[in-house]
Amino acid sequence: MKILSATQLKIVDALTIERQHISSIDLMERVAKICAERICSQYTADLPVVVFCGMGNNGGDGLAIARLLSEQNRMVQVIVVRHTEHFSADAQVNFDRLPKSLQATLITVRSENDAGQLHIKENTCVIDAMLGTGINKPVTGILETVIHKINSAPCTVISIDVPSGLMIDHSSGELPDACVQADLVLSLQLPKLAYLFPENKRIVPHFECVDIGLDQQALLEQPSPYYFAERQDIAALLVPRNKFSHKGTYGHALLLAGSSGTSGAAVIAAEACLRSGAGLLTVHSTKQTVDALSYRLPEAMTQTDEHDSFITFCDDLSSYRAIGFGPGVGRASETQQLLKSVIQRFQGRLIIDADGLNILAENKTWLEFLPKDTILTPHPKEFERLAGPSDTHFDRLQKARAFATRYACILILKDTYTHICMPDGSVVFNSTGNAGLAKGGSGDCLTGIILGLLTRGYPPPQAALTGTFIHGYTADLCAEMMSQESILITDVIRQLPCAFKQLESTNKFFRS
Ligand SMILES: NC(=O)C1=CN([C@@H]2O[C@H](COP(=O)(O)OP(=O)(O)OC[C@H]3O[C@@H](n4cnc5c(N)ncnc54)[C@H](O)[C@@H]3O)[C@@H](O)[C@H]2O)[C@@H](O)CC1
Ligand SMILES: [K+]
Repeated sequence: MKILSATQLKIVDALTIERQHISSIDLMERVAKICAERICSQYTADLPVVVFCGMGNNGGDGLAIARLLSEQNRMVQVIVVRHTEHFSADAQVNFDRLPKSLQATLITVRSENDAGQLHIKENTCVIDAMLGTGINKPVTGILETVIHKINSAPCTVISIDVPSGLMIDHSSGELPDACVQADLVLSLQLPKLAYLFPENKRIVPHFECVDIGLDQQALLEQPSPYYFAERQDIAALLVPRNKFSHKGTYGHALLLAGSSGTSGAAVIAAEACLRSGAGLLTVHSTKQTVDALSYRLPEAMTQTDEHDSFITFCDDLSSYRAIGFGPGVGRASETQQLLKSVIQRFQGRLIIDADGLNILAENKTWLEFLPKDTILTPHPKEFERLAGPSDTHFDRLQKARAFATRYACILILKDTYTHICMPDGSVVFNSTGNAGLAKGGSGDCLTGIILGLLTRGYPPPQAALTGTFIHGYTADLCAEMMSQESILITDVIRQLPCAFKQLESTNKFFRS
């Protein structure tokens, strides 16, 4: 799905109203109904709910949610924070629709004094509907005081659409002074760009997109470089194996990996590759790695390098559909020359990771000669070595986009929401994965999966998207069964067949 700006969301909102022949107040009612259902499903009826409402349409959502929750016999208290003189038209309608019981207990915050006297009880669910996408400046005054009250109260907070106080279209790299720290954000229809940056994890630890039925055509019409990959997007990219096929159909991969003491990186990448569809795999490595592989992974073919400690030379590349270079290779000058020769000679699909990226960082002129659509998979530190430091995560994202465009490569910048930057300037944020992956070997596994998909015949953009998604998805499956603390990357590889199977089950081409 796309990620749109606040201005674009307003346009889509208006087009939805026009094309679905509904009034704005009916759209607000739809939003409120969906949010109220989600809140009811999350919390039992004995938990008191306090709804903080602003004066704009976000506040209008809150007022309608309060009414719907009280119709479900929930204990509801409404607090209106009068940060402007008048309600928006739809918020006014929903204010007037409040049942008498809610009007009787309504609290209005008009002054700092009112805000200071607020008391939020323990074990309450706070619904934050003060400011949404309409925020136009940093929050001050009574809103700021109320926000600090909410943040210091021992309660659970659900923000409607946006944590009040957060600007959604970019990130300054610092938390705003006054911003609600939500436990959960119910983001209307689409995620917001700011939710994907690490500096905002305290205010948006979790978000869920709630489908409010905005006009699909209007969403398509809005241009955006930013996308968020979800399960159905990736499942649709999967291609079944052909009944009339043989191992040659699915290509031959070459993995250039391993050096003295890092055989494991090669073994991990090799196994992940073979579990991701490649017909054949040859691993070119040191004798120690080749010995480990023949014991651990008999399905892989091997070539032993002349040198005992690192890889130096690989003869004929013509029979390979895809090459993976990097896991555990080290940075010996002969290994550097091997990468140079691969870049110069190889016409197929190429993925470069780990020390391969560090070698590129030391030889930046080689970047100009990367085969088109080469996939690079840096973590933030490796990216910094390649492209220099960035002040904020937003700056880093823009740098990564420019890098992918300049070198016509696909840059997978690994992070919580890994950014997959395409040569055309677009970025897909990955939605899977967990902190159990923050361990050595994780990147080798990703490289192996993507190498397998490239070899199998997926075009590089699809291999990058699918590989990144399934890597995180498999770790999420593992995290359902075991603690994130204990997950080993070999556990993830072992679950790859189940992960592929689950994704295939939602693709119609696998069901016949
Ligand atoms: N786009 C959509 O799909 C839909 C959006 N709806 C809701 O509408 C919201 C957007 O509504 P609005 O555009 O009315 O905007 P908001 O409700 O976010 O707030 C706008 C009001 O706050 C004031 N304001 C802005 N920044 C302020 C600040 N820092 N301090 C004090 N006051 C400030 C503005 O002057 C204006 O009066 C969304 O977040 C969502 O909750 C839904 O009701 C309907 C569907
Ligand atoms: K809000």
